[in-house]
Amino acid sequence: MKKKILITGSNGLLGQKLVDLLLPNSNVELIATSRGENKLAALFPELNFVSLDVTNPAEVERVIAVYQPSHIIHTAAMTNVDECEINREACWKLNVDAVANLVKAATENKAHFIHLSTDFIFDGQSGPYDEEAAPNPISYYGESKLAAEELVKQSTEPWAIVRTVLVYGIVHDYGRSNIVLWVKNNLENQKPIKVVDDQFRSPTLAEDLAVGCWLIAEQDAEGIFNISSKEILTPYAMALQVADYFKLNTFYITRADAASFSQTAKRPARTGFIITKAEEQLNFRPRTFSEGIAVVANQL
Ligand SMILES: NC(=O)C1=CN([C@@H]2O[C@H](COP(=O)(O)OP(=O)(O)OC[C@H]3O[C@@H](n4cnc5c(N)ncnc54)[C@H](OP(=O)(O)O)[C@@H]3O)[C@@H](O)[C@H]2O)C=CC1
Ligand SMILES: Cc1cn([C@H]2C[C@H](O)[C@@H](COP(=O)(O)OP(=O)(O)O[C@H]3O[C@@H](C)C(=O)[C@@H](O)[C@H]3O)O2)c(=O)[nH]c1=O
Repeated sequence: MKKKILITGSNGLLGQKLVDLLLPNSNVELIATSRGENKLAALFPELNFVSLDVTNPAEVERVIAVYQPSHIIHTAAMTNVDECEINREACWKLNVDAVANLVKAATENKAHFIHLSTDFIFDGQSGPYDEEAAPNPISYYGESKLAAEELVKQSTEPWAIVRTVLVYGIVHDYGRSNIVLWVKNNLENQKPIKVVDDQFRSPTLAEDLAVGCWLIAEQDAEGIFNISSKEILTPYAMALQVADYFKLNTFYITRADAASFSQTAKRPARTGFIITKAEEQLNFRPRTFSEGIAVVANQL
C-alpha cells in the first residue's frame, strides 16, 4: 500500500536525503516540512512543501490533521551539541516539547511516528551499544534526546526510534560541516587540524540513514533501531582515510586526545552501534566509511 510520509526538518542533512530518496518513489506520497522557506524549491519544483515550525503546537496539529500522513519521520532538532549546552531552554523546546506536539498529533491522526535519536544518550563508557543498553547522557543535548525518546515510547500509536551516530554527507545550501569535508577542506588549504584518537564512533552516511528510515516506514517496523555503519573508528582514523582517498598530505593532521579540547559540552568517549537488529529485521546494509567517502566525493 502507498505510504503517505510527512517529514519534519526537510531543509536539514537527513531531511534533504529523505527528499532525494522518497520523492522519486512511486510507492510514496511525500509531504516535506521545515521551518521557514523550502531550500529545495529550485531543485525539486514538484516537491509538496509546507512550512511547519514543530515548536508551535497549533501549527503541528493543523498540518497533521490536514495532510493525514500514514507515517511521520521527525528529523528536526537542535543538533549543535555545544549550543544545546548553553541555550538550554531553546534546546528543550525543540528537542523535547516539539516531540510532545508531534506525538499528540500522530496519535490523534493514527500516524506511525518515526523519531530520530542519537548515540549521545549514552555516557560512552561501554560502547558499542545495542538497542537494549542503558542510557546515561553526559550532555544537555543527550538529556534532551533521551527525554524525547521517553515521550515517544509512551505513544499509543505505532512508533519507532532510529538511533544514529556522527552523520556525514553533502546537501544543498547547508551551513554545518562534517568530518569528511572538514578534513578535506583543511588539508587542501594546508591548515593544521588536531583530530582525536580516543573517541570511537560508527560514522553514518546520510544516504544510508535515509534508507534506514524508509525501511522502517515501508515495513511498518516498531521499536528501537540502531542505524549507523558497522565500523567503529576514531575521528583520527577517519581523517587518515579521507586524506588517503583524496591524496592529501597527512602532515597537517595531528593526533590528539579529547582531553586536549575545550568543547562546551562533554562528548561520550566510546559509542558506536551494534546494528545486528537492523540488518536482520530490516535488511539494512550500510556502506563502509571508505565507500561513504566515495559517495560524498562523487557529489562534490
Ligand atoms: N547530524 C548528526 O551527526 C546526528 C544527528 N542525529 C539526529 O538526527 C536528526 C537529524 O539530524 P540532522 O539532519 O543532522 O539535523 P540538521 O541540523 O541538519 O537538520 C535539522 C533541521 O531541522 C530544522 N528545524 C530547526 N528548528 C525547527 C523547527 N522549530 N521546526 C521545524 N524545523 C526546524 C532546521 O532548520 P534550519 O535549516 O532553519 O536550521 C534543520 O533544517 C536529529 O534528530 C538529530 O538529533 C543523531 C545523531 C547524529
Ligand atoms: C571540532 C573537532 C572535532 N573532532 C572530532 C570529535 C568528534 O568525535 C568528531 C565530530 O565533532 P563535532 O564536535 O563536530 O561533532 P559532535 O557535535 O560531537 O557530533 C555529534 O552531533 C550530534 C548531533 C550527534 O547526535 C552525535 O551523534 C555526534 O556525532 O570530530 C576533532 O577530532 N577535532 C576537532 O577539532
